[in-house]
Amino acid sequence: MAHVNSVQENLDDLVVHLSGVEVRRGGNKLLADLDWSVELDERWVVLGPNGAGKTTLLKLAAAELHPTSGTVHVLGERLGRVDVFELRPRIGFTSAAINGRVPPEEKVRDVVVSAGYAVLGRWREVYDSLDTDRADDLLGALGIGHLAGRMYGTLSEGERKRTLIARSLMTDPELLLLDEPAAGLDLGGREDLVARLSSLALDPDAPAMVLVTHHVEEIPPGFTHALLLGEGRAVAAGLLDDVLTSENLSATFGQDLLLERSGDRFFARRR
Ligand SMILES: Nc1ncnc2c1ncn2[C@@H]1O[C@H](COP(=O)(O)OP(=O)(O)OP(=O)(O)O)[C@@H](O)[C@H]1O
Repeated sequence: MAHVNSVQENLDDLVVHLSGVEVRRGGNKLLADLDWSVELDERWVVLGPNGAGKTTLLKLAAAELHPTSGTVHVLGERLGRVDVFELRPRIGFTSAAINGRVPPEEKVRDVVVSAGYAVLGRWREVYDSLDTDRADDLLGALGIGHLAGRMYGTLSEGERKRTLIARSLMTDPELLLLDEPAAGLDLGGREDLVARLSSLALDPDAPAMVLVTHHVEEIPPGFTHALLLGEGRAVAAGLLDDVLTSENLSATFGQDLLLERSGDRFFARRR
């Protein structure tokens, strides 16, 4: 019994815990043999080639997908035994799929504030002023406070990404999941986003974070851990400084890659 209690206490400290996870679809193994844990104060980056299973992993952590086998705990709750509609408001999630679902005529402030009501699209009720104040604060913190009254469809890619990050923070989540937030941004937009995400990562009050990216250049300073995925399996996982090496990147991407570090940023190229 004491053993059972200690296992439960450990799970309570973990924001995400995967044990022996496999996800199969149409005969393909999207994820296999995956064990992975995220603790409260950790900020993880997930890297891997196209099709490695990164988005599938985020969907598990977002309680949007169940494993075919193995167990997934999110915020101490086991998927399959919890009402996901109660769990999801505790998780912030941004992805290209959410971007595509925002009506273009929606006001930027409403895109953010409606997260608190778990809806996308115009909400007929009047929002609580505390909520609209919080939405404005979040937009301000992401450097787009001046766009609160604009229609979402008129924003640039970078402004949309920042709007969706503000939306994902609206419910004060305990876990923040970011799927390729810098995709499609120009160099200035990427650098700006990396700096904003770095401030968030370094904020001790910010939620645990998992960031999926294709590029080591996009890893914001302050991120602490890395998971390298290849063909649905973990190639390496652990502290960023231990995991992010030329050898591990080369094994993950199947090419001879050279990883270089400049200050608190990373760069990679083929040798
Ligand atoms: N319903 C499905 N049936 C069969 N295969 C699927 C299904 N959904 C996803 N896959 C495959 O699973 C693999 C992992 O997909 P996933 O989107 O998780 O990869 P990813 O690492 O996020 O890729 P990318 O970097 O290209 O976004 C891909 O090869 C994809 O084609």
